[in-house]
Amino acid sequence: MTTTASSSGGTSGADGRTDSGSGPEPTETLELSRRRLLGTVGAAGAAGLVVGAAGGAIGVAAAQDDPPAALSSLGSASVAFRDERAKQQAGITTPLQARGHLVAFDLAPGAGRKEAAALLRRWSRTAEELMAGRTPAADTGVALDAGPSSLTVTFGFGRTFFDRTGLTAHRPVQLEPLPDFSSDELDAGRSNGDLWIQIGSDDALVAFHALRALQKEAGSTARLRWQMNGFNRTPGATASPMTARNLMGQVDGTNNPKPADPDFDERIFVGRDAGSGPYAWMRGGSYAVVRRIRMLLDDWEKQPLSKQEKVIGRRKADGAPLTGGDEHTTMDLDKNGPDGLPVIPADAHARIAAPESNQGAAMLRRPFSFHDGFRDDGAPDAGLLFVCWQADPLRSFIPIQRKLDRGDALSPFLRHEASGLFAVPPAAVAGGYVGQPLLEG
Ligand SMILES: C=CC1=C(C)c2cc3[nH]c(cc4nc(cc5[nH]c(cc1n2)c(C)c5CCC(=O)O)C(CCC(=O)O)=C4C)c(C)c3C=C
Ligand SMILES: [Fe+2]
Repeated sequence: MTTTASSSGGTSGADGRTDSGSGPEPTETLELSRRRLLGTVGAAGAAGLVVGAAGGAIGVAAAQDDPPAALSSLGSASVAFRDERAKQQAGITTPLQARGHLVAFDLAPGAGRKEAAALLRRWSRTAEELMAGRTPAADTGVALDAGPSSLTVTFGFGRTFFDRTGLTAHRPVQLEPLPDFSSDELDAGRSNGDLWIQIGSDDALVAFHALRALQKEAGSTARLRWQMNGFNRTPGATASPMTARNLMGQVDGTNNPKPADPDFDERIFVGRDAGSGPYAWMRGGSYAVVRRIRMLLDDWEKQPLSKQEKVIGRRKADGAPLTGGDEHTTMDLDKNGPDGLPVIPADAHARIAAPESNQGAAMLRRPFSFHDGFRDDGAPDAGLLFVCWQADPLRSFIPIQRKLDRGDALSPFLRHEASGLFAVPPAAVAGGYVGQPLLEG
């Protein structure tokens, strides 16, 4: 039997973390034996698999002599390196993957624009091959048996890249260093960098394989500066697709901008503002802010549920606002309780960060959780690799983080330990590489 499935994100359609909307989406054609379909229908359901009329009849034991099983829907899903419908690189509006690596490189002494261009060409070619599920020659074999597993590889440039390549005149003002925030405890060695790569996949071996291939290709041109490893829930682990939870147990991502919103592109991607001058290379790109945020879980977990919910302004069980309704009901920021106080407290995280409280400013949050073992005091070294995407960090991340820094009830339970800001150019054109208009312009 042949079943065509379009896993358009495994989508709940409403949270922006499980629904890619207009962005590059995994598409797949599955050759499923009856036995395989029986074995994968749970995961396939989560991936939005549409089984035709014949599917209803499948419930009987499969024949023993079926051909070898095809890949599951999870492994066979692939994301296009460039997508005709979207200008942006994959990995921004792509549904969250189960595994992520964030890595930064610095150009080696002596490496300049020419070497950087050659590296981006190598990296782009490899990323395209791997995302399509093809294995390069002389490969390590780590991902040999797996499909592309929704692999995405996304490339960005840090502030220092431009001086090292003689391209300072093309550096947008958006890459000015982020201001200091009072709650920062940043480790410079794990912050910033000339080049940044975000790797995501629903399979840990596929993700590692891509990381290793790209690191080897850096050769003598660039050296690894820092690496962070993260994870999210595996697609299919919940009965139906739903917004992710973070390690505090909260439903996190509910009020993300949605690709279907009329102002989504304007908020998340660089548009006409880039002009036709020195920054035109960023048109269709986006800015990524990366923060390693450790959660003080020992303290957090001691708080009663009612306090935890007031800190965010939403119910822990289902993410609904404290003013009522379900997860996707709009927060009523004006509603007072019988005590005359706002039901969603003045210092609630969601209130302070909401576009309504920030002249409409918004960002697309697409984080990974992390757990790097335990600290000397026994506390988990765990939290959120917060990654947010926006057309302009000067109008989104910076003012919102300033406000959170001043009065967010969540802040006492967080430590910002590393930070990065990267310009992520649009996708490569066919036959080209990411950043080519900058490096060859
Ligand atoms: C500067 C930006 C933000 C940082 C840093 C940040 C850290 C952070 N957030 C949570 C948990 C939640 N955040 C939620 C909403 C939310 N957070 C931000 C921004 C930052 N968060 C925004 C813009 C919003 C949306 C607000 C709105 O429009 O309602 C929520 C509520 C559910 C949701 O909408 O996602 C949770 C939960 C953690 C744990 C954290 C650092 C570790
Ligand atoms: Fe938040």
